[in-house]
Amino acid sequence: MTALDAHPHPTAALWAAPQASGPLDALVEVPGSKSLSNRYLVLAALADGPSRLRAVLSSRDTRLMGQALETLGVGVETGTDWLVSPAPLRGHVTIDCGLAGTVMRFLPAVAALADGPVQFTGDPEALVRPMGPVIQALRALGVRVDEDGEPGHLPITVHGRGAVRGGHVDVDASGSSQFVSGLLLAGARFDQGLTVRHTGRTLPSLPHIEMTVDVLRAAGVEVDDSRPDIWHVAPGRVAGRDVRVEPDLSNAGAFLVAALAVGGTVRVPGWPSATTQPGGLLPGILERMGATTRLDGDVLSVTGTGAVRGADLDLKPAGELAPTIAALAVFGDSPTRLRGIAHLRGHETDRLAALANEITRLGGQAEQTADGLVITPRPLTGGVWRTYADHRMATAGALVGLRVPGVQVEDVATTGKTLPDFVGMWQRMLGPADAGTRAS
Ligand SMILES: O=C(O)C1=C[C@@H](OP(=O)(O)O)[C@@H](O)[C@H](O)C1
Ligand SMILES: C=C(OP(=O)(O)O)C(=O)O
Repeated sequence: MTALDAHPHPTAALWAAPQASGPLDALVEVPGSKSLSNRYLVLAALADGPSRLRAVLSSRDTRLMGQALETLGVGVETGTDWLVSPAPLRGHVTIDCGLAGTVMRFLPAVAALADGPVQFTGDPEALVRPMGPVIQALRALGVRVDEDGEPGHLPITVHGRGAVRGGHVDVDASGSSQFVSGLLLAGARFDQGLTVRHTGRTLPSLPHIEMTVDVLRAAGVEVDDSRPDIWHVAPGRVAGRDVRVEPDLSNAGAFLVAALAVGGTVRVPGWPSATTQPGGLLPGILERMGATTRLDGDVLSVTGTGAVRGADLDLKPAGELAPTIAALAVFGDSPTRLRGIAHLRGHETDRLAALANEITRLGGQAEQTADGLVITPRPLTGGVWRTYADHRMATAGALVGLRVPGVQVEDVATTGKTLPDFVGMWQRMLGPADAGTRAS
């Protein structure tokens, strides 16, 4: 793998978001989950034998994770399957996190096991994402961490010493569930294991912590999550695995929502019957907003009429769905309130501000609240939809463009963070009838 593989290809180019010419009828195959891919990669690197990871997402975030692990000395062979060969973790290296929360929050605890300093850096937008709780937790565990820039943010240097004692640590994870997940993933390799207690007032994205617990257990690690806000990982071996990654249900969201926005049916194969992905909540959310959904075997179908119902939704467990749901809400028959997502201000961009800005600029009405957004449907007009280096802002713009003529999405290439073929998939979903409307 070369550094270029994970490098973004940003462009100020505008993409003319295609309008749908009629009801949809599409089968959309969605690549692997970012969150599962990057968890499996981390655990494979910490395992006591090689792993074969099938259907890994190949996108900027997963390539950055693969490269980071390679930089630490782990063997990572990408291809149809990704093969990971653990090795002693080496320090005196620098890791580029790009804009990937999973890389910047999952790897510092791993780096503490390396044999020297590991510097973490990232995109300019990454340097404002919160890192304080990761830094404080590692320090509380006896690991030296230097803040090389603004306190509480990248760049940081973790001084690995080959081993971490472990024990108990308190973390305020109200800003991101990834603070907890990152500690738990490495915890089995600490001498005493690790107990993490969340001390904040609210905890977003609990399904993502459950995902962490799930993948740890599947790798043979003993985890006790029987008490609220406390997780204990016993010290022990992490098993190498042969595992298949589920499709990314959050990425599927934009396509499923399209059926509701313009009418028709979108089907996604490979939908798991049970999952820890927050995208598993999509069928219920979309039904509340007017869809009918059904699961035939592993094919999820979402059917809409083009009529969208406004809804009051607590998205705390599934904040990464918010941009997609906000884009749908602009077409509602009544206002939509999205709650429980104050932490979105620390995502790829301040998503509450970004969504409110862009909806408002196209003539819509969207107000930020303390912990979310209220979107009041109004007729929209075309214009530039800015994306702020945020892949989900780009897909939200594409959704708005399905019904609003003249929407131009800035830097659609930012979708490469988790879905490099987004534009091709979107055009295939719309079918050949819409191909002519799509000059860029
Ligand atoms: O652990 C993970 O894989 C993720 C956790 C969530 O982060 P937050 O808790 O910061 O929202 C989610 O939004 C992100 O896309 C992926
Ligand atoms: C918040 C997200 O990403 P990250 O993993 O970078 O936090 C996201 O993909 O919506």
